Amino acid sequence: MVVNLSKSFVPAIFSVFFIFFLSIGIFLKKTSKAIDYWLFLGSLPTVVMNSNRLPDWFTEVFHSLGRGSFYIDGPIFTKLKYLVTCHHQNIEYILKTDFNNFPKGPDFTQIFDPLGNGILNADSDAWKVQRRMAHTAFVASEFKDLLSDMSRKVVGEQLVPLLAHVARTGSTIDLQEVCFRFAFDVNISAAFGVQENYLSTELPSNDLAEATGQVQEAILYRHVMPMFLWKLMCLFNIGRERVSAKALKTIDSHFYQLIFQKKKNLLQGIKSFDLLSTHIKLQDQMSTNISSWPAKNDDKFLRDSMLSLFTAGKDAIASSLTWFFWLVSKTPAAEAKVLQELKLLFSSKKRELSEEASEWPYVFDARDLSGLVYLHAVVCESLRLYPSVPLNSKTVLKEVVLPDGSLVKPGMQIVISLYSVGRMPWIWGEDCLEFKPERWIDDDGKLIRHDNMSKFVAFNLGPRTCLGKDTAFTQIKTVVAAVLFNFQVEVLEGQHTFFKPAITLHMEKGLKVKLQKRIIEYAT
Ligand code: HEM
Repeated sequence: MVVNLSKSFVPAIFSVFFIFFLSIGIFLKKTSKAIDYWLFLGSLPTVVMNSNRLPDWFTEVFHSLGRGSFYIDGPIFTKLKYLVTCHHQNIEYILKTDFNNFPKGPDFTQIFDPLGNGILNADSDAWKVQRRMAHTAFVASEFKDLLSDMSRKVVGEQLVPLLAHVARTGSTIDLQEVCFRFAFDVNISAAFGVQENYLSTELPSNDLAEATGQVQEAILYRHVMPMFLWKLMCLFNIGRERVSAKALKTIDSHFYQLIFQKKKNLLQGIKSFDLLSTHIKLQDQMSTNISSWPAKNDDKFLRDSMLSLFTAGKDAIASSLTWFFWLVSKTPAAEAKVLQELKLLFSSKKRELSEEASEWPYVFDARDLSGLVYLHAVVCESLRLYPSVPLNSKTVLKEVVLPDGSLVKPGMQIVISLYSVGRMPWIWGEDCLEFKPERWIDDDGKLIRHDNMSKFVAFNLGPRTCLGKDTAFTQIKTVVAAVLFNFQVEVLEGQHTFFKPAITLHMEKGLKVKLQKRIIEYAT
């Protein structure tokens, strides 16, 4: 009798539970404003299907909806709720107007914890201290000169000889790999004032470069894995977390050694203006006056600061250069106009140069390039279509309605698609997908400052605007002027420019090119 009862009772309970969950599921599906909402799973299946092409997928969704914001919900009973936006007034509101309501948040900090408490990872007071120090270092004229000199040196002594070798031998090279190596060398030099020679004809291996790549890969996987899982992997020291922990030891040993050496040099009165030197000096001067300032001997603070600055610089530069060369290779008219400007500049410089200094190959100084309008327009246009940092994420502290009417609540995540901003017809016009540097130049031949209108967001906006913007232009212009002036770059046919899953925008399979020496006819 008992057996019979339980036999009919158990299915009944299951049915009740099933109907109960189904009703909740259907209710949530009906009331959710999220796109592609699957019963119980929310938008997760669609996100997973598009996880290797999020910037493009977001752009397609904005296009199909005809508006600049949409919601994504996580599975039922999770708190995962996102607003994805490329609406430029929302972006201005989040990054500028109500900045304090939208920190990076604790999840971001945990995912990026290998970077420590550096500027990329920090919020509130910790971020303010980092920002103040880094800002002082970046605006110093001595640092700007160091950066210009270093960029020219790496281009002249390492990049151009390597490319000349490739041109001479008729071989093929991955230009993305070359750009990575360039960015590594210049940015390690900007941070520590040392020369690494990772970019050279032999394409040597470098354990610091390898280690930073491994740490970044682990950080990327933390984005797509449930937090408890990667934390367990950390605890048991397995998988990518094990590789990352080992790589961090390599980074730390390099960085602490460089900090030790720099302090020794400064004590001996050797002057230098790299980012580390300024941080050490500021740490010494201010630690007694301001309570939140790092202590004089806090080397962990210096390690975290340098790792953030180095990481922020090198990946963004490598990305921007690669997409620049690809876009220009597809737009011969733009290349011709850049060359025209460079020819004029070279002709004017030639009068001051000795016979030997004006021979092929010629490497321009970034200070001379800063006045070239078309060159600046091409670089901006390339960053408009391929911003090196395609997505930016924020959390919400207080409930608020954004300028386009989207409601965001505490704990929600906001994903700002910087990549999509440049691809919206209602922001950049119907020709937004065309590579058209002319849109940056007015009828008088002067540059239009789109960044003042919050339309150009590649360098972020507001208090967390990229601190390396000027140094980025210095590096990019020095490289592209030297490469285009001295070589004809032929991008090999049939390459797929899919994105590689990464925090910055890279090409999945690199950018294979062949090169030829370019001899320019110029007016005397
Ligand atoms: C084309 C090149 C570059 C682009 C497109 C770019 C873009 C950006 C973006 C979008 C952010 C905001 C990131 C966020 O809030 O999570 C940022 C922040 C930052 N960038 Fe750049 N960046 C570039 C090059 C550089 C370089 C060369 C440096 C110098 C080493 C640099 C240093 C920084 C720093 C320190 C921050 C953090 C600012 C803060 O949080 O207060 N960037 N950059």
